[in-house]
Amino acid sequence: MPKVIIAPSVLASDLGNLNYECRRMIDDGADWLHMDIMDGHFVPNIVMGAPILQSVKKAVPDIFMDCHMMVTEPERWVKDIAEAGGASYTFHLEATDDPLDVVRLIKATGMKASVAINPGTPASEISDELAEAVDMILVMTVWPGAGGQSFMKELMPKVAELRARFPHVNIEVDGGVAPKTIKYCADAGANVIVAGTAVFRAESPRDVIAYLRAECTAAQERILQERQTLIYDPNADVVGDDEDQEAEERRKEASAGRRSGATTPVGSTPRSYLRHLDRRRSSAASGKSGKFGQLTDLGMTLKLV
Ligand SMILES: O=C(CO)[C@H](O)[C@H](O)COP(=O)(O)O
Repeated sequence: MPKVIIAPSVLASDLGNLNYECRRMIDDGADWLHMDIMDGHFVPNIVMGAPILQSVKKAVPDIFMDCHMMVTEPERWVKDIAEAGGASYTFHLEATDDPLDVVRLIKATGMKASVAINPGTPASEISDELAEAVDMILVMTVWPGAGGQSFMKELMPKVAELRARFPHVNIEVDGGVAPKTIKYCADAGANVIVAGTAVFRAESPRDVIAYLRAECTAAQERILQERQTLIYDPNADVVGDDEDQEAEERRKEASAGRRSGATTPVGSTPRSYLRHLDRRRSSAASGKSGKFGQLTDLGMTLKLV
């Protein structure tokens, strides 16, 4: 599974001392700094642009700036952000009709390319072709535009679904992620963790960063130990384990909790996502439901190895 990366979101920092705040986070163990760029159109707020990033890069040369572009014209800012020292450029799928073209523009500058989806956008909107073209997929766990919002646990099935489909792509979560909510993200398979308020406002950011990393690392070890690494195999049959108590509970939770953009049950892990597919396949085969047909129509088969 991809490496665990902790990226404090500077939105919660003391923006008047941004250089110092970024240095402080790197010294406390952060891998990346998550830079929120808002244009006042895609989201109702305006927060920083390329000149500020350039100033940070000059003062903190070893920084990896993970630039989250909450903007309506993502292609417009690619060159400026690259010249300012941006290392990764995340655009919103909702902001473009041609995501592959935006990826091409980003990659031409040498930056890593990443695509974000809002809470209302299903994971199925990320095509295989797009996922193969990007370095990372960002699943927003709040509506973008402001820090300090409540984590939307009901969106974890999207993370599990994407992790099941793309075992080797970085999957980032952003919004309300904190020591209290990290387990949901880690169990679903997220490996790039953005946290603003929980880290910058902590008494010990170092401890919080270490905790978030430890939780993700432990979840990844669990997933590997339980042979939950998911391999996409176009020739394989779907293989699922017997139903167990956990799966039953997840199904009950799911029937009570399907919400905006969630396409699979609440509480999903990559493993339970595959079980979910398997159940849908069995139902379809027995004539109880035609839903799985949509997946077979796409030629999708998945197996646990
Ligand atoms: O993209 C964002 C908001 O649009 C922020 O990065 C996000 O909300 C992080 O802040 P917090 O951890 O305080 O919720």
